[in-house]
Amino acid sequence: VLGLDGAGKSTFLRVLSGKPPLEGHIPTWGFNSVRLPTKDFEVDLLEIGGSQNLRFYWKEFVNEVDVLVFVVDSADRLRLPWARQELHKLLDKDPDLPVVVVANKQDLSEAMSMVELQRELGLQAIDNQREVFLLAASIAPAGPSFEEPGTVHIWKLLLELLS
Ligand SMILES: Nc1nc2c(ncn2[C@@H]2O[C@H](COP(=O)(O)OP(=O)(O)OP(=O)(O)O)[C@@H](O)[C@H]2O)c(=O)[nH]1
Ligand SMILES: [Mg+2]
Repeated sequence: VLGLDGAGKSTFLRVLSGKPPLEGHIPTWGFNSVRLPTKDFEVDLLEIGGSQNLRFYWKEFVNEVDVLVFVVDSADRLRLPWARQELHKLLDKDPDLPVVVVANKQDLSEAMSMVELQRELGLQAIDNQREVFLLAASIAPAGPSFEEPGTVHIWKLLLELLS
């Protein structure tokens, strides 16, 4: 589980583990992992922090995993080019790795649309033998009654890819 700092990686792992999301952003200084049992197998999720000095380590892990989950803050327009660059560096490392791009924070009014994100992240230009998914999500919506696909949808997709 990779993506720029503040995108929502730790929040994703917390929510999947049944813990409430934290209020603010507490950066992960290293890595953070959870093991989640399913009916047939166990899923190990590994987050590596997204701060600049940790991004160097991301590429060391892409060849070791079954799926890349790349979380993007949909409202962080300014840093989207960085997210795109980092994502494509990872894609270059492994041409076959399935990728789930999570367009998080869709609850925010300034969030970019899925069409914009697909274009700005350069997802339409990706080689066609690779499985690439772009999912709209609000892992921890700020408003109380917001109904956007959340963690459960991402989890279902991951299980299907891993089965
Ligand atoms: N509005 C909104 N905020 C969210 C959503 N998901 C997460 N957040 C907030 O965004 C911040 C993300 O924090 P983290 O999950 O710690 O981010 P991270 O990707 O693990 O960051 P690093 O560990 O620094 O790489 C937190 O303040 C969350 O409450 C969402 O769907 N909507
Ligand atoms: Mg984190």
